[in-house]
Amino acid sequence: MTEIAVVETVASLRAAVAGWHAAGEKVALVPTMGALHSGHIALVKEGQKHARRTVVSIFVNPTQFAPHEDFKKYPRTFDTDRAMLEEAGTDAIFFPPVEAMYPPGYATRVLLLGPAAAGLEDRFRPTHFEGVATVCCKLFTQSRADYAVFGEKDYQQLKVVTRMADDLDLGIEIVPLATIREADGLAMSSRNRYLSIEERERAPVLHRAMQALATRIRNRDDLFRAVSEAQSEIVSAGFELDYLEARHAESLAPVTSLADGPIRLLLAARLGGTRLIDNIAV
Ligand SMILES: Nc1ncnc2c1ncn2[C@@H]1O[C@H](COP(=O)(O)OP(=O)(O)OP(=O)(O)O)[C@@H](O)[C@H]1O
Ligand SMILES: CC(C)(CO)[C@@H](O)C(=O)[O-]
Ligand code: BAL
Repeated sequence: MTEIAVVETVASLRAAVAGWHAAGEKVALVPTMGALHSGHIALVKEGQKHARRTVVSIFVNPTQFAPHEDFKKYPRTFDTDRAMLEEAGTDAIFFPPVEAMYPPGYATRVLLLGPAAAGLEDRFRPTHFEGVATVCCKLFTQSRADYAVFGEKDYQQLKVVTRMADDLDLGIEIVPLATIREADGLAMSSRNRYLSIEERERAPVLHRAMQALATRIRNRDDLFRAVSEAQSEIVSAGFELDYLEARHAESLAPVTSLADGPIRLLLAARLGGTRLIDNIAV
């Protein structure tokens, strides 16, 4: 196994990618915040289907966290991450310090409309997508990668980043990957490690409730009633529900029936101190 390259500066990232491009090789970027799990490795494997070379960025991006959120306590597990990526055959890790991404005097943000203002995550994390889009725009232009792979687990984020890459002609193709789940249905997530044993046992309720709701909608139950009963079920199971909504799978606009087009169910719920998000297609 060849030792994976760890690059910390934009100049060395660009030099690596330029070398691959000069050799006629395509490059896929997998943006992450580290604390990797099998979902992230699946993104790498998807990248490898599209491109000869893959780069994984590990950067806990401060601009997407609100002051009260978990930026400081977000798990940082670089040595384990590096071993997992080496095993997966990733070519390089981009691991910039905060000052390399946001040097003194940094003053630019990406302003978003459309999917970023759908009234889902943005209602509870009003500055979140501005931070995500800003860092992703930087990562795309820094790396000059041909592809960037994103998980459907963060469905609204996927739509926001796809829209941005298109709107700003960033010359990168956004590749989506379906959510990777634990055997009991819980969507894999770095934040799952915050759950206590008892909370971890309860967490799959979310996926089960969404699956049952999707079945009811497919069977043409009244959508409004089915959604509100699923919401009540989740709250009765001890979650604080930020939202559970049926939306148009592409535009993220609210829907009132199956006739409104392909439907995606999206939710965010808190269990103890942990905020979980998930979504499924109907
Ligand atoms: N279970 C999963 N299946 C597919 N993709 C995933 C999964 N979990 C995360 N990803 C994707 O990995 C990329 C990096 O996400 P991130 O590093 O925030 O991991 P995370 O597990 O989502 O962490 P967090 O718990 O902070 O939300 C994103 O594109 C995200 O959608
Ligand atoms: C895309 C991302 C790496 C940007 O910081 C982050 O939002 C994430 O991990 O999903
Ligand atoms: N996976 C999304 C990153 C965040 O919650 O900040």
